[in-house]
Amino acid sequence: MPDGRINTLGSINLFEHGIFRIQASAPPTVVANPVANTDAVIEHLNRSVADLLVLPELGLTGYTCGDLFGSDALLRGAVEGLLRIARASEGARPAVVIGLPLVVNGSLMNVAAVVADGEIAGIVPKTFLPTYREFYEGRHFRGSGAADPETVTIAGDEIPFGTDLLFAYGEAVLAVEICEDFWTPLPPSSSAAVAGANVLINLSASNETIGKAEWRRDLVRSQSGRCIAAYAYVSAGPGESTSDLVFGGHCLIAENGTLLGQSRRIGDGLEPEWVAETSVCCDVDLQRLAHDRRVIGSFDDVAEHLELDYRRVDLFEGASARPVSVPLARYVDAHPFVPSESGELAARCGEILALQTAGLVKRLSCLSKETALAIGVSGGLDSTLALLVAVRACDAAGWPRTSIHGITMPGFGTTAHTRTSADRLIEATEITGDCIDIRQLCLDTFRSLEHDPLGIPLPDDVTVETLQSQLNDLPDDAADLTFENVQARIRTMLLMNRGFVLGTGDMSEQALGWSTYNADHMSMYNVNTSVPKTLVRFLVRYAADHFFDGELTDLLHRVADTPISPELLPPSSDGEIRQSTESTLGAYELHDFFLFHFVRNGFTRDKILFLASQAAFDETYSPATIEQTLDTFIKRFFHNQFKRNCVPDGPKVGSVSLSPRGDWRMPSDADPGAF
Ligand SMILES: Nc1ncnc2c1ncn2[C@@H]1O[C@H](COP(=O)(O)OP(=O)(O)OC[C@H]2O[C@@H]([n+]3cccc(C(=O)O)c3)[C@H](O)[C@@H]2O)[C@@H](O)[C@H]1O
Ligand SMILES: Nc1ncnc2c1ncn2[C@@H]1O[C@H](COP(=O)(O)OP(=O)(O)OP(=O)(O)O)[C@@H](O)[C@H]1O
Ligand SMILES: NC(=O)CC[C@H](N)C(=O)O
Repeated sequence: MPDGRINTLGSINLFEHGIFRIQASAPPTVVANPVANTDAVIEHLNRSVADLLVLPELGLTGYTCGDLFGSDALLRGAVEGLLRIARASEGARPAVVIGLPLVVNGSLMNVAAVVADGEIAGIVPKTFLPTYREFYEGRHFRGSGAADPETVTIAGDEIPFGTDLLFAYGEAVLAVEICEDFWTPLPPSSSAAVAGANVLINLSASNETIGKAEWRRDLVRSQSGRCIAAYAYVSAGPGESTSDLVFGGHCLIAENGTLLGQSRRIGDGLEPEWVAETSVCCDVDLQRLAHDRRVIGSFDDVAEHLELDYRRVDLFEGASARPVSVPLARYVDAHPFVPSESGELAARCGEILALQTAGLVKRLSCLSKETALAIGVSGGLDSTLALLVAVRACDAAGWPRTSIHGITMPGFGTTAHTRTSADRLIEATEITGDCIDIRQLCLDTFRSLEHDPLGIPLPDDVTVETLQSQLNDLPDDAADLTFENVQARIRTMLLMNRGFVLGTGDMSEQALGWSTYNADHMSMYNVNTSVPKTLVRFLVRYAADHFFDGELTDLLHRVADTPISPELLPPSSDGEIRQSTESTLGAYELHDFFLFHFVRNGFTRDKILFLASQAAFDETYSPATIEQTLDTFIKRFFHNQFKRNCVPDGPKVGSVSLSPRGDWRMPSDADPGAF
């Protein structure tokens, strides 16, 4: 959990939001003492607030009992321990999965027992026994095989038995495998996932050696991603025998390729005397998994290539009605597009800039070297980013930077601040610069259209200067769409007649339709097309620090600090930006949050509001503001698909993209009412 934030909840039924809480724990082990190990499990069970408690492989006896596994006393003790845990689980919150040795049809097997609400719900045997190097399980155990019974009898009860068991618990479908199973090329959890399991469980006893923790972490992450599932892994702890090996108690929980949490472990600097037990508890989001499984069609296609003959066992009838009143054990990132960790942010910015640049370099290869690359340089963030990408692309493609024609086009709303930035940017990047004051063209257009801009009549004696001074005296809330659109369209007309136009509009603007149709909405290639607004200033800062130096670096930092505004309405009388985009639309940090969860995860309005209530935004927003801004997002997102349906080519840089040719095909006339 980055920066240690845990958001507190009132009494909320997390199940309703698809949240399923998993605790993976390695309690202290007493080798060959099932009574002590059972006591430790029951103690964990009693204080767990999770829906699922996962404990280590052979945890009731210890993994390292060696030839003591031949002893009746040990084996009976393990079964008695299991029955005691089943009794203790009656009325308790979590389902428990614990490992033990069990005699099945006269052979000893290494199994996991699933226990819930007073019952042993099922027993899953280990499929692949490691018998190499430090492992010699083949000496004591038999692996699961075709002749296994469908049930085993424990204390007179017939318990479902087999590797074909799935355990249904609310929206969660659990499947269990045991340690070595997932270190093989074909882990049983893969086919269980295709058969419907979304919570994959691994009971393990995995000793620590140099580099193994990283390998283990990679496997857990990648198996969760490959299976579009949650993966909960727990390894035996340092209480295991150290005759030959040391066990670190590594517990990990991953979801769809992302590690949600991991425990400390011996070997990461944790001293043995500090280790009573290791544990990690995370909330996984089953709705997010369900969305990805629906979207990624190849997931279901695999089913055609497998024999999926699984049996389902129901745990906790009526589990979906179990509310909890505890902190959410899951970090909700307020800025899903902007990593909070500085190294990760830098890596992401570097990667995105490389993709944008490579996209444009390829496009340049189709053009004559005499082509002018026209870009409207406003001094704002988006056009600066596009300009920097163009400069990098020309440098990479061997085009002179003078091929880039950076044109400033001051209008009625342009402030001195952005204008100065624009002029200095053009100079410092050594591109071809030009400045066209668009105000006379706009005035002529208003007259041709017989349009009074912001209600100001235009008799023949009105000049650009007199109009500008009247505009400057307008109240702050003055609005006129035609006045804004005319300026944007004239700028685009001037650019289009100049050469190959580089687009500047970003993905968040496209989501909200915050552009003038067939004006800044259009270009020949848009390098910013899938860059979210909240990331733009970080990309500019990264480029400033890594690719440029001297005055340009300082200047780029100045641009990165500029407020976001289209500058189409006149500045206030003191020359400051009057029209802040965010005061009209709502904060971009909220819109980018909504965009991520709406498009990437397909979440409902309620789920997005719930997640927003858990996120630590930079600004403080009331619940009413968040709700209103979400309504604005949804309404604008639907109403502006017609603009997205004809956007220029441009590179996809992340999993969220709105290209109508690739990622997001939606009717332009869909109704937002149900969303
Ligand atoms: N447009 C954008 N601009 C900047 N950042 C963007 C972004 N879209 C997502 N991001 C960010 O990127 C990060 C990772 O996004 P997230 O949605 O969690 O991505 P995730 O599901 O973790 O996948 C990471 C990458 O691997 C790819 N993948 C994953 C799994 C399976 C397959 C497959 O082909 O089978 C491919 C996936 O397409 C994506 O490009 C997040 O922080 C997200 O906010
Ligand atoms: N004064 C200007 N001079 C030149 N081009 C401009 C000017 N104002 C706007 N543009 C062009 O129109 C695009 C869209 O402008 P707008 O101000 O609506 O949006 P923006 O997304 O805030 O862009 P930016 O961050 O580049 O200002 C800009 O990126 C730029 O290419
Ligand atoms: N208990 C096991 O199955 C251990 C084998 C596994 N490959 C490991 O080293 O962690």
